Amino acid sequence: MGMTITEKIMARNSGRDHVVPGELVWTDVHTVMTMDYLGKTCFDKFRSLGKTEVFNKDRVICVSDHLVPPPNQKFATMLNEWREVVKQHDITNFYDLGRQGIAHQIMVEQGHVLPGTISIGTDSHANTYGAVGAVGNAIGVTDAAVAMATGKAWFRIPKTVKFHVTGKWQPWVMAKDLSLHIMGMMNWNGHLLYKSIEFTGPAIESLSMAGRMTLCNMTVDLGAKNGIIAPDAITQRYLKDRAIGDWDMIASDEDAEYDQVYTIDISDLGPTVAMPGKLDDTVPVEKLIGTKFNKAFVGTCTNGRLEDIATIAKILRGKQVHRDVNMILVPASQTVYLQALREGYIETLIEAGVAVDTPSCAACAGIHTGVAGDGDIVLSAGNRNMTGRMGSKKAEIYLTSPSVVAASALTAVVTDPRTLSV
Ligand SMILES: CC(C)[C@H](C(=O)O)[C@@H](O)C(=O)O
Ligand code: SF4
Repeated sequence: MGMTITEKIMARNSGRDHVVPGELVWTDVHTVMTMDYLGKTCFDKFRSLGKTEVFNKDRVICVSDHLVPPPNQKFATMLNEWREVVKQHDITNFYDLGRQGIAHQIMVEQGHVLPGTISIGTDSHANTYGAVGAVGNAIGVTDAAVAMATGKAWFRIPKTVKFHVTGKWQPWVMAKDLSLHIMGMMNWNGHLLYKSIEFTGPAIESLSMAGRMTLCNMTVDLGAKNGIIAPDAITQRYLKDRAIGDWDMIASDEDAEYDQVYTIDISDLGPTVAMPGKLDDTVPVEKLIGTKFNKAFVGTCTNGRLEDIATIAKILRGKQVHRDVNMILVPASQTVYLQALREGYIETLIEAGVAVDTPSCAACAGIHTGVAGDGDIVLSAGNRNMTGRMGSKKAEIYLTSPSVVAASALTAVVTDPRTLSV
């Protein structure tokens, strides 16, 4: 019996010829990521193992993202402690304020994730790394500390569920819409818990790396262990000048065994929105046309990439954000920010009345800049919409794609980008 791509990666990194779902393996990890919010605790755990030196100073990646620049004294002090501990361990790749970005963006864009390998991080959206054909997984600080000491982590081999996606993307429809569509389709039935999700098919192959990252990123919100897309020519082109290390092209065997296969034709998929409070309560944008909101947010590890910024700039070019809307863009990293600046997107957006904030997680988890207050109705291109997620429990969050956020920002009511004359 053949293996799926995730099984193959877990087998080859644990010195095995073959693995089957349910088995426990002790695998090599290529990189371990930790970030400002949990990193100090992670290093404390590491020290409590009696260790002083990490397994490889180049492959423990430290990123400041949730707390930078510090909005209050508490975060400033946390950052000072974090910087101190990173310095003590002489970590080569420390992306601190000035070189910062959201950890998952940094991991992929700076080449710390390679096809066929395993990278783990102390943040739930480490699933993002599957976009380049790696197994990306979120782990707790204790497992991260062990991995920092040994270069290894344990896994129970997950069963794989395949989403085979065909058809042609409609204008303005983005990978985010497919993510939200799958959320609604699976309706939190628990079936994807601890599964590996593999995306295949022509509609996936036509996605840029940004779209692939969005799709794999949100598999954690489906309850999956990881999300993955086999590397192809697009992956190779993306990694060519950034990958740190060699990699192999790897794919599922023809006779791999899947727990379930779902086929989706995206030709009919339109812009999609998740209703406040529940990720799987998703509706086509048509159902919400005219719904009022007052805050618009584009950013996060899900939708803060250059392609996302290009999309909203295209929609807002030469126009004005409605006076009843506050719109914030937070690029996912300094690199993305600089590229967007050079492309002229930032200028376009500022002229349109968008506030551009320095890269960070921003208001996504309700702890940094741009949080929601009582009565706010937020149209967000982020990834989570539970009550209180962006701040006040009396705020509501609709989740959607950057193109819906931008189109709607022009009118202050939910708007279908396909109806724009751009
Ligand atoms: C702070 C961190 C542990 C958390 C996570 O892992 O998800 C955050 O990134 C989030 O999105 O809520
Ligand atoms: S952008 Fe949001 S979801 Fe992503 S890591 Fe930061 S807080 Fe978590």
